Amino acid sequence: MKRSFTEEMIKVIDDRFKKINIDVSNFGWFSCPATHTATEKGRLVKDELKFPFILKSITLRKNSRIGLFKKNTIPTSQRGEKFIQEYFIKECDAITRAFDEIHYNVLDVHKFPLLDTRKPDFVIVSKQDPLDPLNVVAVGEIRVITAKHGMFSNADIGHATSFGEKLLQLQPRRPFVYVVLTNCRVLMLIFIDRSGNSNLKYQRTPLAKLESDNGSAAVGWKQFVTLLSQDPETLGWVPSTLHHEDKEIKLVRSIGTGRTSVVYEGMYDNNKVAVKMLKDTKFIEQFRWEDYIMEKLANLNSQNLLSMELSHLDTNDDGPKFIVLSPLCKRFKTWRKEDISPIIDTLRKVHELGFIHRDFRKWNLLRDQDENIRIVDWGFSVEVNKPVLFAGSLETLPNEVLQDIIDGKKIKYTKEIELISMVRSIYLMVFRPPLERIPFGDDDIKEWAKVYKEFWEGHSQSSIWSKILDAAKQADYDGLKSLLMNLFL
Ligand SMILES: Nc1ncnc2c1ncn2[C@@H]1O[C@H](COP(=O)(O)OP(=O)(O)OP(=O)(O)O)[C@@H](O)[C@H]1O
Repeated sequence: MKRSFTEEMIKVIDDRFKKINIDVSNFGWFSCPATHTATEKGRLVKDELKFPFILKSITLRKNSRIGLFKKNTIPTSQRGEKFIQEYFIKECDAITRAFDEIHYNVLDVHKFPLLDTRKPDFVIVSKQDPLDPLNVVAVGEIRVITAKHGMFSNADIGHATSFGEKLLQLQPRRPFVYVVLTNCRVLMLIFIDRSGNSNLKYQRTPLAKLESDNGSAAVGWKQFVTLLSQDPETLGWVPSTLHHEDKEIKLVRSIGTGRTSVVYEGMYDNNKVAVKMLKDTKFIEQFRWEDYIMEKLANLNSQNLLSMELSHLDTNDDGPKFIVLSPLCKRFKTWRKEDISPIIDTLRKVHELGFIHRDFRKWNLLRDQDENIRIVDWGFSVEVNKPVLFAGSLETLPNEVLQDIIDGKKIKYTKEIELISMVRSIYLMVFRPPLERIPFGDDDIKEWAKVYKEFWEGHSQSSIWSKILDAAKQADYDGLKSLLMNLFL
């Protein structure tokens, strides 16, 4: 195992500036036996990567603190990752302030799920850009190295890599991403390259020393500063635009993530739109179905549905698959009396057209700029009365249907079922009773159907809710409208 370190040469150019010459020909590094690491996609990160940039000379102002990661200032691993994390960000602040060549901030994001549901410890974002997944240039993770391993464990490398994989998913046009894995004493760069739609190639650099023993910069530090001195495109970032035939859609920021898609605010034809981008090609059929249904629903010319501006779902091309919807809406927060009529009328027209939404719930209702309510996400919709397996919203189904799910039977989605689901979701939104939600990834639908059946056996039993449910059971759209509107009097 090679363990030599090269000292950097710091020359004082004049009394105002220092110049750090980074000597690439004689860099020191740790190297470790290759370890096989499984990432989120179950791939191995074992191929070695030579540090990909030429270490360059960097000028810095005299007396400025440059965040050298001095050995005796780094919190020990016994103090825990939290302190190491805080220390890392402080040193990065000093680095990004000290060097004119660096146009990034290194931001601590470990407390919130910036990348969909994932929380990397830090991200590298251009100084002028707001914090948004679309603007993340590189990601990083801080992990403690245990004496047992003497190296980042396979789990650590896999964990860090998964953030890079997620970033590639959220920035669908970028070709590659770098992930920094560090414990403040050493660092590793993980490179994830996308050569096809889901074909990722992984490489990692040998561990390089980041900490400084004697006030001079270590090789890993030079690498880190060099990385931060690259322009965003060199680090794999690309401006977020999508193309379909001769049309261009600019992605502005991410606004939501669903099970199958990431949704962005976009600009298309000088209008604000929502761009719904497929997370994985395994969901393509659901997207195609939504595309098909949206085309059908366009005939209704409804103020309470979205319009499909265009769709790009060609699996022969490697690029992102997406649909562009308008208008761009805001979140739906509370029910208003004037929402009842348009919602019921829209459902009636959709039912007459021969379809059931099947996923009627708060999250699939939005409000447009004119305060119209819009029913979105038609990916789970089905033809009326067609027996199918359960999908979509479970917690608001009628008790008999929940029983069918418990018994493993197919469900014939009728308009009555949809109206009961609507009533129950209004009930949940209005009263907000404590009701457990199915944790993401829990497929034990039968068990959850039992939980919800039991819940409804004890709720919405008052005479007014019984009347409302009766109207839904009889598909009495008009009766339902007036009963629900009376709730707001
Ligand atoms: N037109 C729009 N304007 C603003 N935000 C939107 C728009 N369309 C969708 N969104 C946002 O994106 C989120 C996800 O959208 P949608 O439900 O269509 O995706 P999905 O992947 O099919 O979700 P799931 O299958 O989990 O229900 C919505 O909850 C909403 O926050």
